[in-house]
Amino acid sequence: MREILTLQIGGAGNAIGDAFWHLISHEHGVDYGSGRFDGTSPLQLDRISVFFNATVSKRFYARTIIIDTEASTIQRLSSSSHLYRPENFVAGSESSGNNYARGYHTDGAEILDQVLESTRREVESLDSLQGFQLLHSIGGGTGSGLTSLIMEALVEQYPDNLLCNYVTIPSPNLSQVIVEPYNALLSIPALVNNSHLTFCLDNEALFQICNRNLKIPMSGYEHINHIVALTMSGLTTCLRFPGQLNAGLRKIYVNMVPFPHLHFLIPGFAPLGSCKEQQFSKGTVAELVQQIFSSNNLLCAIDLRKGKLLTAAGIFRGRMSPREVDQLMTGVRNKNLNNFVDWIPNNIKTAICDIPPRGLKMSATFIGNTTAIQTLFKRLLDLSSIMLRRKAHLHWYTGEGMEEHEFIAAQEELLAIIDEYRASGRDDGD
Ligand SMILES: COc1ccc(-c2[nH]nc3c2-c2cc(OC)c(OC)c(OC)c2CC3)cc1
Repeated sequence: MREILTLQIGGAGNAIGDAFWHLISHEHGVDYGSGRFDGTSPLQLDRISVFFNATVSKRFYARTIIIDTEASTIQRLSSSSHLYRPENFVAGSESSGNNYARGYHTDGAEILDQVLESTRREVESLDSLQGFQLLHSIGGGTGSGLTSLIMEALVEQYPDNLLCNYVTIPSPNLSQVIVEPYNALLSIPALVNNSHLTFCLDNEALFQICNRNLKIPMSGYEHINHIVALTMSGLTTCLRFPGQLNAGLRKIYVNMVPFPHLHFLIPGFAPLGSCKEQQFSKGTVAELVQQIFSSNNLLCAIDLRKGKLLTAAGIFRGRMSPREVDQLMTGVRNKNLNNFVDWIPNNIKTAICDIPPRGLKMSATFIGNTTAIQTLFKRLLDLSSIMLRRKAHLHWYTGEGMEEHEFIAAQEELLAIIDEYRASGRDDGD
């Protein structure tokens, strides 16, 4: 079976990871606390080995390496569930202090060998590894710096395997640390050059969804992490359950990414409405299609109408008419041709799985590879430039051995990816 190994890195990466494992263990009939299978359908076991390992006592554990430079996260997870294998915990002795340089050069570097040793042990037990999924933020020091270091090592040691990143991106309106734009900026070169698929999870959009869509008065990270887990469950549906697509990470890469660097994907999910709105919802496929193409349901604060879709995918779950789904999705493309590039034919794909997510009769998950992603990159460029012009807070990085030219080089990479996406949005004859 084509297995995927997860590496969940840093505080945010482990919070997202725990929410993801909580959700999909239930979908696969695995008890989150004990790892025992108490499912009701053979479909839950059919492709369970893509993300889970089975023990000799027929229990299941999450195939994941739990990584943090500080021990608190590790201690919390290790006491919360038997889904996490003790040998797969890798903790440092000191936090990366919200500093990319400490994540990449000092505190993170100290645990890199342990991370790679745990990774190697898991990989050697597998039948046929298809790739890695890395869960992390780029606003903190561990998620940005240590993850960049790990990605370089994985690309070198496993050159034939895909790297799929789920990346939370800091928001200036919800910033916890003033240097988050520096950490995110410094993460760009590794994401551009070493990731094959980068799913962008923008805290700005996620908090807006909690407040605007879900009407949660005091939204917190537990709400955000649940939205991310729901979306990740949708994005991995075709990998985890049998269906008409012979699904693998490479297939989604080949079909969604027209050029190697243009792999920054915007997820969306529907329904994302308050309980009250859900009561009045018609619960139709047409409603789901309308919502997943609405910027209000995207997990990035961008406007699809301000760019062109290079490629798009929709994953529908629940009992519904495939014919209706295809007609509605094709209809969206035909009515909005100007929002799709004309040089990639058939650039929208639909998949259906009749197993709905927990608590919903139907759901839709969207993936957009859109030139509108430039908005996100420009936000990052502007926020880092404001400080860089004055060399503000650089000493926290130069004091750990970094140099100013590394920031300039990262900004040049950011400008280059913005230009690549801009050029890709031009239609033939533009
Ligand atoms: C934009 O045009 C296309 C996009 C994808 C594909 C494709 N081909 N083969 C597969 C897939 C594929 C499609 C998926 O969603 C529709 C998918 O779930 C994320 C998904 O699972 C990861 C897959 C993998 C299997 C075809 C055209």
